[in-house]
Amino acid sequence: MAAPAKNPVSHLPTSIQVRDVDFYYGSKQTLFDVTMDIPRHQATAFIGPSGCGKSTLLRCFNRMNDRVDGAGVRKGSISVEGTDIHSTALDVVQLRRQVGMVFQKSNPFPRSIYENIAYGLRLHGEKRKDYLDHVVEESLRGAALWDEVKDRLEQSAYGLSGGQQQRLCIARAIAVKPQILLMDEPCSALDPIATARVEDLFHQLKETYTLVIVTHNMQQAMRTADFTALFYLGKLVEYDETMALFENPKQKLTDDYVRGRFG
Ligand SMILES: Nc1ncnc2c1ncn2[C@@H]1O[C@H](COP(=O)(O)OP(=O)(O)OP(=O)(O)O)[C@@H](O)[C@H]1O
Repeated sequence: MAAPAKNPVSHLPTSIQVRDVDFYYGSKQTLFDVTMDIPRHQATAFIGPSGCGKSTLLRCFNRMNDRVDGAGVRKGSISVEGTDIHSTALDVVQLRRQVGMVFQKSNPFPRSIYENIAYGLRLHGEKRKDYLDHVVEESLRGAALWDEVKDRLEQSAYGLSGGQQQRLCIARAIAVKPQILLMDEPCSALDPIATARVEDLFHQLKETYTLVIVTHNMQQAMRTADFTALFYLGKLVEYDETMALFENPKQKLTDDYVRGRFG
């Protein structure tokens, strides 16, 4: 495999800096020497075949992988907004506030729509009702859900459609005011209409947040991402502006992948 393309985001401010990262689950190496910068207030997609390490890298960014026994970065470094996330001085709770995450099927809690958002803030010690009301509204507006739910905030979140539940989970993630939002297959459980709503939302969200989106859906990457990174067998194969990667790939592997000649 030829060397990955030159850093395509070197002209932009960086939210996440990944340098020479090797990652292991126990004795199994999953990421190999990954180096990349994730640009601030842009949407970056991670694509690649199942098992290539996209979610693993995503979960490195807020140290979610720490929860897996024996898993970890064994070489290299990752910085988030200029701070090395493995520094002993780092507060992991603070990191996870700074780097929010929405999963493929992020289930709401079995509580009201209001409580789904207020709960996390209360856990962080917030008690002021006026402030909670304000953040609930602001977050639901940010997730383009306010108009649909403002008259039923006290009803169960389980009464919402799948697409609304996914936007509620995005609202919950943004309520704690992160700088970065990680999305792991956020639309794979949604129908085309709900997917379109969430994709529209990405375009608004990136004005405020840095977005990183793991997706199997290449059309989705093309519709939503400014930059796209292709991974294969734990290696970064190619990283470029999305249209350049899809229309003018520099690696044969990328060309094969994006034209469906893989396997
Ligand atoms: N908790 C874990 N323990 C051990 N191995 C794991 C764990 N999670 C993932 N892996 C392995 O690490 C490799 C990369 O998995 P990862 O989920 O990062 O890939 P992916 O590209 O996101 O795949 P998919 O698109 O199927 O979600 C796979 O071989 C997977 O089996």
